[in-house]
Amino acid sequence: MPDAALRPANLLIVDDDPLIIQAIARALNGLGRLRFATGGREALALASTEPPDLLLLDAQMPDLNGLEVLRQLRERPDTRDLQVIVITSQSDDATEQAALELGAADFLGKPVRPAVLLARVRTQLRLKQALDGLRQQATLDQLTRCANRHVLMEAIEREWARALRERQRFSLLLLDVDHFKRFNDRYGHLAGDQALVTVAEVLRQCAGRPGDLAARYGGEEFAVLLTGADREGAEAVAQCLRERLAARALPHEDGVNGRLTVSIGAASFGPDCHGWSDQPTGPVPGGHAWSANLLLNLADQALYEAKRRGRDQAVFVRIELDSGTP
Ligand SMILES: Nc1nc2c(ncn2[C@@H]2O[C@H](COP(=O)(O)OP(=O)(O)OP(=O)(O)O)[C@@H](O)[C@H]2O)c(=O)[nH]1
Repeated sequence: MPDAALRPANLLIVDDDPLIIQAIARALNGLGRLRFATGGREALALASTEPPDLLLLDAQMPDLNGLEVLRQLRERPDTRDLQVIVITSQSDDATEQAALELGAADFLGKPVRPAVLLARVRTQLRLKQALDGLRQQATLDQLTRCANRHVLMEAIEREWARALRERQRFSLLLLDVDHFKRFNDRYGHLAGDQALVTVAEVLRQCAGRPGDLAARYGGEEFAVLLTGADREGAEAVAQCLRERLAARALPHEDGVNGRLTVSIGAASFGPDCHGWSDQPTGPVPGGHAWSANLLLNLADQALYEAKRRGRDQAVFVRIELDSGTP
């Protein structure tokens, strides 16, 4: 019987016996998209290319047994939290305990009883759906559906460390809607909310590459994190943002040029940066700790400078990696 509350799911069924795969697939028919693997290595590859909502994993397989597959999945960031049901003909306590300790959500003995399997799979899919909802709430800004500040701060720390380790480029843009208080005062708070949604849409259009992150930093302020992007990359994204927002032509009679605009401050760094350019506030004082927070502060200073210069523009700073710290 179809479960109305259950969204179509993506399931991966792994067993070295094609007949068992067929039996499981028949039992789960109608739950969504089913993919199959007949070995442990193939299962790992499929799971990391496109993590399923639920993995049904045979414990005994010749190339790589199910528990080893599970252990390796737990070590990889993209598959660490996968929901897994282990299915085995060896339903002894030790195997069951090992599977559960590796974070298996459930454990089923063979032969598989279709109705029981279906009931247990549905339970796991319901849990996964609820978890996805909670994750979204914890990471997305409710109004704009951009990443929230918490996700942004974690990403900045992570990318900062990675950029230092791998000598990668990395840029951060901060955006602030111009004269937004006046916008709210003239058009009302709901129109203000809608304007923020529009800015967020434009942000996602211009920063849509893998590794880009568009986030609401707070109030009428947004941030864009661009991994692998130098100052030229940051300039291209800033230009895209300003042009696309201009194309939306949101009226703002008390704003700059009669329409809604943003000011942008950007900080970029990477091994090929040689000193500052267009620096708004002078060099970083000696002894100041270089950190992800400093990068944020620099972008903020650049933003302040963009405001000071008349708004509706972008100001860029670069950080040199090769002299002193970092
Ligand atoms: N509608 C709406 N307004 C918000 C939201 N968050 C913050 N604001 C408003 O954004 C305005 C920000 O005002 P200010 O910080 O004075 O800045 P500004 O008017 O944009 O001026 P400049 O930044 O100097 O160009 C305040 O009036 C806030 O109430 C929101 O979620 N929705």
